[in-house]
Amino acid sequence: MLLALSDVTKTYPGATAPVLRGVSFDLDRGRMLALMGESGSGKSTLLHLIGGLDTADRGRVAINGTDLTPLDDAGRAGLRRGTVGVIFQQFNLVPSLSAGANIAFQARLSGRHDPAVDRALADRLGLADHLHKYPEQLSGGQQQRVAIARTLAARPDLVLADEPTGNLDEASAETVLTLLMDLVAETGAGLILVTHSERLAARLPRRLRLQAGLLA
Ligand SMILES: Nc1ncnc2c1ncn2[C@@H]1O[C@H](COP(=O)(O)OP(=O)(O)OP(=O)(O)O)[C@@H](O)[C@H]1O
Repeated sequence: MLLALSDVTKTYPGATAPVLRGVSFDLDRGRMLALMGESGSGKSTLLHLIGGLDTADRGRVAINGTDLTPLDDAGRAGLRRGTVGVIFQQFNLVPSLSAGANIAFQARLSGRHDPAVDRALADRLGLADHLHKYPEQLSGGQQQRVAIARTLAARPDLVLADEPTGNLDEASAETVLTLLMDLVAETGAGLILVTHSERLAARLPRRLRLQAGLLA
C-alpha cells in the first residue's frame, strides 16, 4: 500500500477543537483521488501530515509501509525526499533560478537528477522554449507547468497537489490538470489533488470530502 492513514487526529496548539478527528483512508500506487471540503475543513493540514511536514497527535500515517508518526524531523524529511512530491497553488519556484534549473532542483536534492527526464518533461509540458527564462518572465500557467515538471523530475511515488490550478484561469486549469494527470499516470505514482472545484474533482476517479474533521 502506497499510503495508509488510520484514525488520524490533529489539534493545533492553542486551538479548542481538533481539525481532524479520526481520518482513515488508503491509496494504492497508480491511483488518484480528489480531496474536497469547505475552506478551513483541514485539507491542507491533512496534506501536511501526509507529506511529513507536520505530525499527527494520534493515529498512523504510513507511506510504503513506514509510519511517519514516530519519526523525528530528519527521519520524516529523509522519507519525504525520496517518495513524496508536493505541488502548491503559489508554484513556489526559486526566483533566482531559470525554469530549467528549477526543474532540476528537487531531483538534484534527492540524488535522482537525470537530464533526459527533465528534457522529456519540458517537452511534454510545452516548456522546451522557455527553459532559459526566470519565473517572473513566465505566465502563471507556465510557472505551474515548471512546478509540475520540478516535482515529477524527482520521480516521487506520491504526488500531493494543493489547489495546483487555483491561480489559473479556467482553460489553463483544465490544460494543466490534464497534463498533471497524464504524467502522473505514466509514472505510476499516486496523486492526491486538493480542489474546491467540483468540475475538476469530477475528473478524478475517487473523491473524498472532509467535513467537521471527518471524511464524509
Ligand atoms: N499552523 C496552524 N496553527 C493553528 N491553526 C491552524 C494552522 N494551520 C491551520 N490552522 C487552522 O486549522 C483549520 C484547517 O486549516 P486548513 O488550512 O487545513 O484548511 P483547508 O481545508 O486547507 O482550507 P482552505 O480551503 O481555505 O485552504 C483552520 O481553522 C485553520 O485556521
